[in-house]
Amino acid sequence: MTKPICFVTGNPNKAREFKHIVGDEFSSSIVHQKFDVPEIQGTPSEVAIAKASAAAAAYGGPVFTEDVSLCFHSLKGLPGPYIKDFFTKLGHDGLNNMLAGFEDKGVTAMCVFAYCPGPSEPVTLFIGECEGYVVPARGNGNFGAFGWDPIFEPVSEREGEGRTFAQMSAEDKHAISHRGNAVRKVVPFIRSLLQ
Ligand SMILES: O=c1[nH]c(=O)c2ncn([C@@H]3O[C@H](COP(=O)(O)OP(=O)(O)OP(=O)(O)O)[C@@H](O)[C@H]3O)c2[nH]1
Ligand SMILES: [Mg+2]
Repeated sequence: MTKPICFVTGNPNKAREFKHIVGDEFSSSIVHQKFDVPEIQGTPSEVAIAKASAAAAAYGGPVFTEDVSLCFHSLKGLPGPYIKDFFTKLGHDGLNNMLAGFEDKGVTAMCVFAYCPGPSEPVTLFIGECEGYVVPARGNGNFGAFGWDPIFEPVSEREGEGRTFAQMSAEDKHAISHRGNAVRKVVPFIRSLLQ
């Protein structure tokens, strides 16, 4: 019997937000599992393809993986896919300080869902983005915010309330976020796989 589709991630916040955006539609057809798969250096797409391939090999069946990049415009897209290490070591203040010498605080949050049907199979990507600015941390994550949410102010908020992701309700974040935009692309594809 073929294995069920597995969303491979070690980050419970990703799985939680996915479920919040999609609802219960796939709760009985997608399983979640954590595998420690290597994350290579490269562009966000190259990193995503390598991670999904490694995850499919480890699981021995169809997988989704999700990779998030935070691309600082003044730094030619860095830290990009390496944001996890930068955030872990530097924190909110350190990420702000990286841009201290630059006027342009613009940043693109990118979410890449990668689907790999099995070991040695080709990978399909679904990419969602959200434009914003790096700002001093605001918001305490009442709504389940995590990571760099407190220092990401979406461009659309500049003319509005000026909230960071961490100051928005989950619904408001997901309506415009990198993850929301990627999930909305991947959902019809998952439906077609399950037919
Ligand atoms: O404020 C945030 N709002 C978000 O919406 C968001 N999504 C991811 N992240 C963080 O960005 C890095 C990506 O690294 P990443 O893609 O390799 O994820 P990960 O290693 O945590 O999980 P996974 O690779 O096992 O799936 C990690 O530090 C994540 O915590 C976010 N931070
Ligand atoms: Mg990771």
